[in-house]
Amino acid sequence: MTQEWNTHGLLSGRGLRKQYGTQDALAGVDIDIQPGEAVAIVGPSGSGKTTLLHALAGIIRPDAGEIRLAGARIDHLSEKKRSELRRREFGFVFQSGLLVAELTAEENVALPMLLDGVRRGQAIAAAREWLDRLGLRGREGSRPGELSGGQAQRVAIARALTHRPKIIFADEPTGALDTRTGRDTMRAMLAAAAEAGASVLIVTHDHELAASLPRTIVIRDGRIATETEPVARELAEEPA
Ligand SMILES: Nc1ncnc2c1ncn2[C@@H]1O[C@H](COP(=O)(O)OP(=O)(O)OP(=O)(O)O)[C@@H](O)[C@H]1O
Repeated sequence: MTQEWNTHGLLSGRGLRKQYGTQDALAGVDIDIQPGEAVAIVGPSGSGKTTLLHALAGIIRPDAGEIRLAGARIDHLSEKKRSELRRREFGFVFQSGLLVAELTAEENVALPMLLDGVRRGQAIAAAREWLDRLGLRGREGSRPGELSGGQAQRVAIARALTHRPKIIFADEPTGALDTRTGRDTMRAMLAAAAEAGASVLIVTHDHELAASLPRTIVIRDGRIATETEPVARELAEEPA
């Protein structure tokens, strides 16, 4: 690992490009995510937010550019290796929780660990601990169909955190919830991620949610249009 990459944070993208046909979904993005930081990605529909999140998370491969996790290239790994990396190092929260309907809340949360060879007793104990932290004590045995939208999303958040990932990738995590439930759920997610020491990257259309995070990146036409970081925001908020 070179010193240069050490200074670029936990997850770094350089010169990221992705085309679909003649459409530039990503037109050259440089981005650095620091350990433990929470970052919002906002921008118009079709601007490339999801493509950026998917590229950084190793779900898709960029056509050009480099992605490094703790200094090591991950963009050119095989699909098998990237899938292993996603399971071990990353956590995912999507708009609808994508829970397995037949499994209980605790089984859903334990599933990634079970797939990774963790003993059932240990996986279930960890699942219960995170469900408890997310305010779901007593609902461990409920199936997704028996939970409210907000509760189901908390199960998905617990599932994304239980294996202690380095980064949580969340794509429109509150899109299916009413505003109040969405905000409460996000607060719970950010607190739990902070407790786990995980960075969080959230794609959202909710500008209030974005404004509540320390850093916001605005994407337009596949490029970073603006970035608001803590210092810049404090200055911007100072009365004239
Ligand atoms: N699998 C795909 N096949 C073809 N075109 C795609 C694909 N995925 C994305 N695109 C195109 O790439 C561009 C960026 O899409 P992306 O989903 O990243 O935007 P977004 O900012 O996340 O949009 P939204 O806010 O509507 O979810 C769009 O023009 C989209 O139509």
